[in-house]
Amino acid sequence: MSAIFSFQSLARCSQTKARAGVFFTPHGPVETPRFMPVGTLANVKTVTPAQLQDTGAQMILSNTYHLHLQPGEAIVAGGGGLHKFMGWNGPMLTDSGGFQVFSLSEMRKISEEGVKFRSPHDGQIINLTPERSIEIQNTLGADVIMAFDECPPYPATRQEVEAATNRTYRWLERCIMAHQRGDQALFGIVQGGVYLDLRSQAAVALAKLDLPGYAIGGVSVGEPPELMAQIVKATAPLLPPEKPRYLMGVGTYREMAIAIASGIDLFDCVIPTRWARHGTAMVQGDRWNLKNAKFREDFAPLDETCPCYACQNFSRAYISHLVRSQEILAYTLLSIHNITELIRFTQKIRESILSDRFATEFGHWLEADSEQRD
Ligand SMILES: Nc1nc2cc3nc(NCCc4ccc(C(=O)O)cc4)[nH]c3cc2c(=O)[nH]1
Ligand SMILES: [Zn+2]
Repeated sequence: MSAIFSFQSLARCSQTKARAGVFFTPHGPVETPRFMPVGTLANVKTVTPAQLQDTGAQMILSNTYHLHLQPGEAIVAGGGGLHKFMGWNGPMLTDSGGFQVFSLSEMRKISEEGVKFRSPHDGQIINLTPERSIEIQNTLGADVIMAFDECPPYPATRQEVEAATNRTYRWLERCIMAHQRGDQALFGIVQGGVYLDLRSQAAVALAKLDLPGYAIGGVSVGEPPELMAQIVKATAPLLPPEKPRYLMGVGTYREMAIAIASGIDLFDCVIPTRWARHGTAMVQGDRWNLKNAKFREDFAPLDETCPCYACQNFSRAYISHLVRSQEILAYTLLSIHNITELIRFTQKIRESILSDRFATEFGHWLEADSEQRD
């Protein structure tokens, strides 16, 4: 790993594979394990960068697919690059676009070259290849950039998954060749679907490439939670222990606790902000729909232990009123709270690992039938 990126493991849990560390980047450190809020179109929806800072967010994500379509990487670069353009001076990561093409655009055709798809904006045909994805990410300027991969759908046959996993490896080699910027870390992504032998072959092959960080992809795509847990449990320990491990698209309490117990360090998910925009608060392991009549005259804060701006200044009754009235402030307050909640959750887990109390304090999340299902 280049000197400007490094991962320091500070403590290991004595009963699980959980670890607490720090991932150093050119825009500052990330204390792991950590949840990363998603800012797809160069903003975390309804939240200002200053408010985002207050949530305790350290590293955030944006998306190559979306930013290439709108406003285009040239404009982001013209604005000084992603950090300056959006006013976020902390660590940033961009996803590579492959997954988003498949989940968001109608007509798309995959070949060894890359993925051809029709822009949902103006219908023009776009050809996204490993080289093009890296070029766009180099232009956007995030600290961590993701390899261009093929994420097979769930379910998929072993043959389909094997083909996608092998192509993902060949595309990764092309990404490594195309990557220009020494101040950006290129993370590889392990595919393999639900086939544990394909997962371990991919993990071992990627580990040999000595990349600055590794992600587990191809999960959180509709598979049952126990299957995701099984895949992560089998794959994470095969990734180099001295490098950061990132589980893509995962971010509910139970999923993160289970993944951290397998040695995962970083997470991202749209859930806290997506649920906020639907009027749902995440409170101490539970989820509350603020439209529910029971909050109409409940003048307590969402969570009196929460330091966030919403909990320090407003009541459940007030936020419930805003949600019911579809006031935009509702979505900002709930996003601020939900992001703070998940970051605090990973912070509390980190502290428990540092004092070797993780298995005791969070063991209930690791049991198969933990009642508070997300
Ligand atoms: N490059 C790459 N990126 C990925 C992003 C992902 N994001 C997910 N899951 C997202 C889960 C997700 C999506 C939407 C909502 C909602 O709308 O509520 C909730 C959860 N799985 C993912 C897998 C990959 C992958 O293999 N490769
Ligand atoms: Zn709060």
